[in-house]
Amino acid sequence: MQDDFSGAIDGAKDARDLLELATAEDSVGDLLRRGLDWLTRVVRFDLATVFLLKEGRLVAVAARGSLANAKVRQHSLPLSEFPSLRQALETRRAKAFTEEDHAHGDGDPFDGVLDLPPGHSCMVVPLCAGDRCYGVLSLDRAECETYPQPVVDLVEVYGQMLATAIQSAEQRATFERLHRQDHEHAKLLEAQLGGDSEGILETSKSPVMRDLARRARQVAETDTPVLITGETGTGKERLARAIHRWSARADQPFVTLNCAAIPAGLLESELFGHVKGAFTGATKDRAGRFQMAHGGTLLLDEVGELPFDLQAKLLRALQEKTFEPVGSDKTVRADVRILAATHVDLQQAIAQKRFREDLYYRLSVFPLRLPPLRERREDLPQLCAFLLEEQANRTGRRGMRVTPEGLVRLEAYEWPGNLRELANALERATILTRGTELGPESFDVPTRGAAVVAALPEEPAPAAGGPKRGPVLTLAAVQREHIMRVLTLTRGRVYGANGAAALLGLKPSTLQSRMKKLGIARLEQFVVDEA
Ligand SMILES: Nc1ncnc2c1ncn2[C@@H]1O[C@H](COP(=O)(O)OP(=O)(O)OP(=O)(O)O)[C@@H](O)[C@H]1O
Repeated sequence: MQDDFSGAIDGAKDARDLLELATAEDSVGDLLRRGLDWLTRVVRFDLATVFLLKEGRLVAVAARGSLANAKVRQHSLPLSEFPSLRQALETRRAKAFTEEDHAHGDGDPFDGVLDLPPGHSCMVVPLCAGDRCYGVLSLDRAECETYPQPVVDLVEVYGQMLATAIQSAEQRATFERLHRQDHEHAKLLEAQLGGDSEGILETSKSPVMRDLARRARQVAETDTPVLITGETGTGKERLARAIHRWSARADQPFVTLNCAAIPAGLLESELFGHVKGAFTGATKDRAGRFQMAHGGTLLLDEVGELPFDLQAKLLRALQEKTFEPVGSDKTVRADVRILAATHVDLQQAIAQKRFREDLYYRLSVFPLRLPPLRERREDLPQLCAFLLEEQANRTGRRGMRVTPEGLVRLEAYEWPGNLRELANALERATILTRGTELGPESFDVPTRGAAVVAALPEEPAPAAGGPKRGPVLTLAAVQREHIMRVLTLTRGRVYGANGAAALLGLKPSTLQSRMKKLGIARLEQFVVDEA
């Protein structure tokens, strides 16, 4: 089609070009420039101007054509004074102005800027997408004619596509800004919390840990999901951070979501984000952790706590790398490497129908089990030095060390809270100690077997001559103290269900021979007066 108003239109090609324009990942500026190039081909004009709405004014942001001069490019006008432009935005319809309109309308928007003849060809196209209007596109020709309706309809479609493209470019810019902010924030927190080093992994004295670190390094290079299991406080999160740092995604965000810490009803939105109005209180669009982790790694901590319903959506996000934010039907794509951590037995959760088997297989392609501290006691000296150093960076209390006697005491404990409990014990000891040496008296941890003792109602005061608090220099001494403590609890009873042997998990004859060896002979010393 070619007439006095339209250019050489090649329907299919123009439509394809328009579609490409609308989906191209350009900045808004590039998009406007390329859009106006396209327009030159399909409609005749002497001036095409894109105005964007800013605080009630239409501000020219791009202009094209023989009349586009510096004045036009700096032009702006108050929307309130141009009812015909307001109407175009309100009705969201493009409008060609007739001579009649010019005679009775609200005046020429370019008055004082251009000298266009009265009754010249003029068209206004609203730039609206979703629930927002971004501005208008105006086309002007010095000729005194009216743009025919088919041309107006074509340019109206262009206006809609341009607005959609402006919208997505704007959303991309917002998303990237949030993404950068979140990245910076995460880095800052990570540095503050000291999690930016892998700690004792590859340098561990425990062969199990060294093997685990080697496998973690290998899998880090891939995008394979990793399931990190281990008791509470064994270092699952720190290992996950190390995997991220060792991966090609190291410069991208590392985002965590603790599935146990967020109320079940909010988890979907936390993971996948939501759009404005998705639920009461959703006053604006909000990106979820998946979007925030785009390009990087997402750690799903305590993944066993994820509600069953949500597990299907997570599975799809893992398989297809796409999902819909809550309240939206638009599919979002995010390139995220997933790490999951749990201290619960997921196989058991599957048997109890609390965890989806298909999700489990997807997450556990590469399982890594962190051993509890009691299975890597050989690391205690190095761990203490490392944790004290990290603590010093936070508190400024430098030069603290655990004495060999202090270490004996720490080695004798079971550490049910693992590395976190050790870190806390060291911090407490540092606060309570005046100098820089942390000896056995600095630690208030019970010795081995305390878990059994703790299960008993209340520990009576030790009998005269019974075990005393103080330095424990050897393993034998630690054993002696602990056996005496249990004997105090059982009032000297060795045999029977509540006897010391049963509590210690030993045969009575074994306990008796050990008592003899350790010089614990007189049982009556443990009998406490009940009165
Ligand atoms: N490899 C390591 N070397 C030194 N310290 C470590 C190491 N791993 C963990 N820690 C320390 O142990 C504590 C617990 O670590 P982390 O939070 O990673 O454990 P977790 O297993 O994720 O805990 P939870 O099960 O409670 O989520 C932190 O103080 C951390 O700094």
